[in-house]
Amino acid sequence: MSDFGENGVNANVNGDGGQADTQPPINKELAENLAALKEKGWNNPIPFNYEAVVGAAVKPEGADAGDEPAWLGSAAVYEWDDDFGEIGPENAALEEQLFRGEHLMKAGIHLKTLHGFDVDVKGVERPPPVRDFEHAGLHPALMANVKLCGYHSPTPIQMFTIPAVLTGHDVVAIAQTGSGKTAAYLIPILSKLMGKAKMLAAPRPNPGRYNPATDRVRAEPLVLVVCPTRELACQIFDECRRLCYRTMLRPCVIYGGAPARAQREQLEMGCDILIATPGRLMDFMSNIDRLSLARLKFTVIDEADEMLSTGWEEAMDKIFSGSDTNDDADHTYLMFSATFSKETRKLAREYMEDGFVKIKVGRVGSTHQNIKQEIHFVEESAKNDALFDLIFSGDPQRTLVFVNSKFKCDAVDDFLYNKGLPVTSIHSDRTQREREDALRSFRTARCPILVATGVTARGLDVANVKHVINYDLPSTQHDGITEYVHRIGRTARIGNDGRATSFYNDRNEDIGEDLVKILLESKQEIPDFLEDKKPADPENIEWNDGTDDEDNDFGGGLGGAEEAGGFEGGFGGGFGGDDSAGFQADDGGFQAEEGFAADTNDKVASW
Ligand SMILES: Nc1ncnc2c1ncn2[C@@H]1O[C@H](COP(=O)(O)OP(=O)(O)OP(=O)(O)O)[C@@H](O)[C@H]1O
Repeated sequence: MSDFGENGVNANVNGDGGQADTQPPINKELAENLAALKEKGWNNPIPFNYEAVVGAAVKPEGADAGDEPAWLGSAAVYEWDDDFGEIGPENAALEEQLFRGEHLMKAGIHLKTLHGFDVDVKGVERPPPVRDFEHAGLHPALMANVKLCGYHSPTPIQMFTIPAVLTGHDVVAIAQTGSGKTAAYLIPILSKLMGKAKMLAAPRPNPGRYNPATDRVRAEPLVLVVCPTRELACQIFDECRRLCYRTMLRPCVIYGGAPARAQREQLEMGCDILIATPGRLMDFMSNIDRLSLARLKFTVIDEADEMLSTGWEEAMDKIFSGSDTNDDADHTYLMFSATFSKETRKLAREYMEDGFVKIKVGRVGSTHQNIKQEIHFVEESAKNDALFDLIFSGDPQRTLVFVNSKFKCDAVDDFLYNKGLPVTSIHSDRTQREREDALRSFRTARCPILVATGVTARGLDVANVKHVINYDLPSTQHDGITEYVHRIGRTARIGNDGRATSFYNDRNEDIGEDLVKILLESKQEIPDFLEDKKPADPENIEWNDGTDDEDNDFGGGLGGAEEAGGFEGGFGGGFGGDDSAGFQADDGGFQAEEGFAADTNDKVASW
């Protein structure tokens, strides 16, 4: 899979902040490893092509092949020209980059299993779900882009979020990792803005004939999306580039570590959708001549539980009420995550309008059954060998290895590299260039093994990650089972299969009980050494973290929602859940809409 040098060793020129550009010294053991790895298929080279990578910029004409790769955030967006009318003409090169290629995620055969969870919707008003994109009332340009993305039907979180946003509600949405939450908020937001963009957007010179010497404008976005990590910001930007294709909506991304100047120049060309990490956003917000939030119609907080946790308070306050932020009632707020502790759910409520809608797919913090989870007992001193054996014993596949420290990250990367494996690594002490290169190498399978600290756990969406290995399990001091759920959620995304193997030893006692509960809930095997961690009644797990008892969290804000209650049962049964029955939604499941009509809340019925 990796790009091997002449003597069979991965040249590893990119994506490797910790290692030099040299090959490991060949000794007998390494030579044998390399031969064995080659035999297994690890040595099928995949050409490394930056242009083929989502996130790469279309290089200017005349640029050398050896030119520095662009920052993920400088990726090409559709260049609108005011002469275009409603929908712009196709751009074959951009379309190829945005919508085609091996590196793009494809929905897996278990997509229907996403429908196996109970969906719980609470709110004074609860718009009925959409059963397909065609009948969701989406703008034609957006609909065309959804098709180009290959999204044939909405996932449950999309079914419920799309109508809630289209009908103007604030939303708190919680659904499993890899279940399409990004599109769940982008699709309705962008659809609502398309067609109105000309009227709502700040005046700006014709973007198609932009002259930087004379035409710079202040950025006045209509949408702000904030998320905790740089890589996630770039990924949301990519999804936005796809969904804004052939429209005048112009997405931009700002994030730390990459040059602010290039980001400022992008904003000066006009910005309708701004995706940002909090630190860089604060920097830009401090200059109101450069960035104004007065036109904002939507603010989205992605990975909201992380953003509401300690350390981000100042940023969150500024985002919600600082600067010149539009504080009129026409500003909608949305929060999304796969996990949401009781404390952060309470905090979330303080930021939302009274009539907000809360959508929950499955238990908060639950995970999929199509991640095959295994726990191996491995002492600290035996972890390196166990890791190599585990990787070596399987087929060549994209593998993500999580460790708990930057030091360990470098060390494990070096260890695997010196064993002849095509590996790279990422952690927060690396420069942003190194982080982006590592991710590109992983995405393109130039380096199909990535060693990472938790910095990568949230949100990362890479196609074909088949195996997540917790070389270290997260400790309870560092988000414990919440981080575990995010980490293993890097595999088995959007209906694909995946495997998660964790090394456990006496040092991990603290997470043992939570781990067993998750294994039980997702019907995985419990190893003997964890038997004593089993809850008293495995059929009736008490989570003790508020995830199974949250009716009170949203208290007054949700008005009479609890009485209505039609959803929890309604959709759980309706969507079936196993492969054969899942999409009986058509005949059985959507009768739950009748459940809505029967709701005591009249307004719901009228939607
Ligand atoms: N309706 C759909 N059909 C097929 N694929 C989809 C659909 N919606 C989204 N996807 C794809 O599913 C993948 C996962 O989506 P996304 O990253 O938004 O998940 P998520 O729920 O935000 O996960 P996480 O909690 O880990 O951040 C993406 O590659 C996205 O392009």
